[in-house]
Amino acid sequence: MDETHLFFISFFCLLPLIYLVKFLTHQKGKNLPPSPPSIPIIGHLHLINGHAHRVLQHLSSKYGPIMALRFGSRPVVFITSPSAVEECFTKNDIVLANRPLLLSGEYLDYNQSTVGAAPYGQLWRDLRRIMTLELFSTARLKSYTGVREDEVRSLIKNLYRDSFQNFTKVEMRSRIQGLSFNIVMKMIADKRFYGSGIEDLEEASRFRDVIRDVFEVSGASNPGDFIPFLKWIDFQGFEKRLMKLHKKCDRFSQKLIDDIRTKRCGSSSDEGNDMTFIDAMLSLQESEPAYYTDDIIKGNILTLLQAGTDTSSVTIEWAMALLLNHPEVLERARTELDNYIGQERMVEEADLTNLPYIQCIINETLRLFPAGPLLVPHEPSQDCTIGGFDVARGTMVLVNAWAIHRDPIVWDDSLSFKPERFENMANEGYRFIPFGMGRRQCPGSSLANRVMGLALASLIQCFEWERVSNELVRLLEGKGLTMPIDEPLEAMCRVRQRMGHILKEI
Ligand code: HEM
Repeated sequence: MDETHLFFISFFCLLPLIYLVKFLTHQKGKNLPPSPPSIPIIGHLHLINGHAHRVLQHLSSKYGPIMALRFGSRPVVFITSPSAVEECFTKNDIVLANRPLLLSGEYLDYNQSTVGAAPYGQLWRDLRRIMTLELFSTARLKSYTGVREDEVRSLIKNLYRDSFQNFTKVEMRSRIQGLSFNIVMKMIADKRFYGSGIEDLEEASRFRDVIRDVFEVSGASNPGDFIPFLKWIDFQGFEKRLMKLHKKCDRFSQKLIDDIRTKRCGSSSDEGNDMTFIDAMLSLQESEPAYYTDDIIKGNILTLLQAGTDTSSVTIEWAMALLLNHPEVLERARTELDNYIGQERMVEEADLTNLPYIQCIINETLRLFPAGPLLVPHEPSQDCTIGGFDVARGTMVLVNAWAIHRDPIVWDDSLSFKPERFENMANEGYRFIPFGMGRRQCPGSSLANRVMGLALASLIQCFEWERVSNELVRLLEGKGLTMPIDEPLEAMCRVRQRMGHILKEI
C-alpha cells in the first residue's frame, strides 16, 4: 500500500473521530439526556436491529422518555412522553421547526426546497401558506368533494363487480392505494392513474413505476446520512440511485407541469373548481418567476405524493384489518350508518359529522398504528432544553408517537382496540399525535380524515366483511416510508343485500 492510500484511509477513519471529539467537547459540562453505552464511529446504530419505533420504545423504558443516542456522528434525541412532546411543540416549537438535512433532501426535495424538508424560514412559510389556501382550506376541500366521492364510488363499484353474489376473497391494498393516489393526483394535476377510465395508459404506467421507486428509495435508510465517510464513498450506491430517481421524477413532473401550462394558454382565468395545485403554482410563477421556479413546483408535487397518499391508504388498510378482527366494532359502525342514512342512498362526505363512531375507529387505528410512528425528524436551529436536558443545535429530534400511543401509563388498556375510548373526548392533548404537533404538524389532516372517513364508511355500509380464515389477521408492521401491514390485506367480501339495488346503479 503506498503512502497516498495510507493517508486517505487514515483520513477517512479519523474524520468521524474528529467529529465525535468536537461534539463531545461542545457537550462538556452540559446536562445531557441519559444514553446507553455506544461504540466508536457507529455510536448506537447497531442497536437499531428491528423496527426502530419498537427498539426505541424498549430503550426508553430503560433510559427514560428523553433519551440521547448517537447515529454515527449525528446526535439524536428521542422523545417518548406527552409532557416532553408538549415542551417540544410549545416552548421550543420555533427552535424545533427545522428539518435535518439528509441526502434524499438534496435529490427528492430539490435541495430542501419543499414544504416538508425546507428549513423554517420564508420559503417554508410561503409554501405552507399556498398549500393551506389552495389545497387544505375549507373552501378548497369542499370544491374537491366530488373528486373524493367519485373515487370512493369507483372503489365500491370495483368491489361490487368482484363480489356481488357470494363471499369472494379480495385483495385490499392495491384498491385502497389506487383510491388515495387518484384523489391526491386529481388535486395536483387533474389526472388519475389507477383503476378504470384512465386516459393515457402509458403515462399511468410510468407514474406507477416512478412512485414505486420513490417509496422504495425514500423508505430505505441511508447509512451515509450518519457516517460521513460512507457518504463520500457512496456506500451501497445510494446516491447514484437517488440521482437516477431524481431524473426520472423530474421528467415525469415536468410533463405534468407542461401539460397544465399548455391548457392554461387556452384559458383566461384561474377561477373555478378544477384549479389544481400546479395551476396555483404556475399562477404565482407568472408574477414571481425567479422564486416559484419549475424545480420548486416539481419538488412539492413529489412531497405531496409522498406525504399524502400512502399515509391515508395504510391507515384505511389497518382499520379494515382491525375491523376484521373485531366484528363487534364493525357491527356497531354499521348500525350507526344504517340508523343515520337508511337504506335508500350511499353515505356521502357531508354525513361524516353525524357518524362519530367512524371517526373513533379512525382515531383508534391511528393511535395503535400511526402511519408515521416517529413523525418526521426535527432539528433545533439553536441550543435548547427539553425536560431540563440540554439539546444541542443540529441534533436530530424524533418523537416516538407509536410508543406514546401505546404507553399503559398514558392510556387505559393501551394495547386493546377500543374506538369508544375516543367518544366524548374533547381534546386528546399531547398523548395522541398521529399528525404531529406545532408549526410543522401535518397540513393534510382534514383531507386525510375526509378520505379515510368516507372510504371506511362506504366499505362498511355496502359490504359484509369476514376474515379469510378463522385465524385473526396478523397485525404485524412491515417496512416502508409509512408503516404498512406486513402482508397486503385480504378479506372475504359480499355485497349487503339491502344495498344491492343502490350499488347496481352506480
Ligand atoms: C393518515 C394520514 C396522514 C398522517 C398520519 C400524516 C402524518 C404526518 C406527520 C406525522 C407529519 C410530520 C409532523 C411533524 O413534523 O412532526 C406530516 C407532515 C406533512 N404531511 Fe401529513 N399525514 C397524513 C396525510 C397527509 C395528506 C393527505 C397530505 C397532503 C395531501 C399530507 C401532507 C403533509 C405535508 C406536506 C407535511 C409536511 C409539513 C411540514 O413539514 O411543514 N399529509 N404528516
